[in-house]
Parts: sequence; C-alpha cells; structure tokens
Amino acid sequence: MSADLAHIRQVMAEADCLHDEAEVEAAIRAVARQINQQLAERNPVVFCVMNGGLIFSGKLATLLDFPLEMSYLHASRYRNQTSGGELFWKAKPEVSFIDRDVLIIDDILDEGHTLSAIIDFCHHAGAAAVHTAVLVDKAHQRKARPGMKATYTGLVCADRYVFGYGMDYKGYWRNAPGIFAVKGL
Ligand SMILES: O=P(O)(O)OC[C@H]1O[C@H](OP(=O)(O)OP(=O)(O)O)[C@H](O)[C@@H]1O
Ligand code: HPA
Repeated sequence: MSADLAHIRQVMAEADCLHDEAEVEAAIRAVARQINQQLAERNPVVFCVMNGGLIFSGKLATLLDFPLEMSYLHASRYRNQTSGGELFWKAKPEVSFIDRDVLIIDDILDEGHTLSAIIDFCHHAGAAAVHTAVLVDKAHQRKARPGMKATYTGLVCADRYVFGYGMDYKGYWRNAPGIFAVKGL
C-alpha cells in the first residue's frame, strides 16, 4: 500500500462520525418528500453537480415519484484540496434551461461560492426558477451570500472538514457510509 493510501485509511480510522447512515438516509427521505410535494407539477430538469453530488442525487432520484429529466454539470472549487479556490468549470450543462424550472443537487453548501456561481449561471441561461438541494449545510458565518440557504437541506453539520456520502477527503472516501469529520480539521 502506498504511503498516501495508508494516510487516507488512517483518516477514516480516526474520524468522528457526525451523522450515521440511518440519520443520513432519513434526511434524504425527508428532502424527497418536500420535493415531491413542491416540484412534481413543475417538470424540473435536474442537475447533479459532479463529483460530490453523485451519491445524494442517485439516492434522492429514486425517491422522487414524478417523471424526471436528469443531467449533470461539473464545477469544482476545491479540486481535491481541503480549502477552496477559483471555480473551475469542467463540464457546463448541455440541456436547455430556457423557461424551465431547474433543480441543482449537490453534496454540501459550505461557503456557497460553487452554488452561487451555478445559480447565476442557470439564471443567465434563461431558467424560469432555480431550486437547490444539498445533503449538508455547514454551519458557519462565512457564506458567499450572508444567510444563504439551499431550497432543500438534508442536514446541518458542524464547521469541520467532512467526508462521506459524496464528499471527499483528498479525492477519497466519497463512498463512506455516513458523514465523518477529519480529526483536527
Ligand atoms: O460551498 P463551497 O465552499 O463552494 O463548497 C461546496 C462545493 O465544494 C465541493 O466541490 P469540489 O469543488 O470539491 O469538487 P468535487 O465535487 O469534485 O469534490 C462540493 O461538492 C461542492 O460542490
Ligand atoms: O467539508 C467539506 N468536505 C468535502 N468537500 C467539501 N467541499 C467544501 N467543503 C467540503
């Protein structure tokens, strides 16, 4: 095993579980119930924000009980680091937004720069309304827009560097079955 992979395993071994699998799954079901109530008649086009949004999008999508068009976009600010930089578009959406309700699904609202830029992009691309769903909202006062919230939030987590359920630590552990905080971060 490479030294880096040993470190990655060590991070999991020492991590604090902030929200276990049962709690996260219940949060996803609660978000799905709200979306089913509020968006079923609006024919939203759904975008998964890669890579982090992958697991939440997949789990959420199967709980939505109306016909969905799904696609993805890929914007990254962290690029496998633990602090964010410039937003970098790796893949812009290809489906037309014009006069559509758009639902953006991502793993985490941290400082919110990523979601803000994506929301602005959707409005400029002609969306009729932009809805957002995040699995986790990190509790702190450093949001890009003060008081910023997603339309739908699964869980509020502590102001620590977290991984699991789509969120990575240095590119790893998106598959961790819970929301874990890195020891010391
Ligand atoms: O609220 P912010 O401070 O902008 O951070 C949140 C964003 O950061 C992560 O993406 P990242 O850039 O790490 O790319 P990834 O999804 O490929 O991990 C995460 O998936 C969100 O999209
Ligand atoms: O705490 C985090 N963990 C993983 N990815 C992230 N992207 C922004 N914040 C985080």
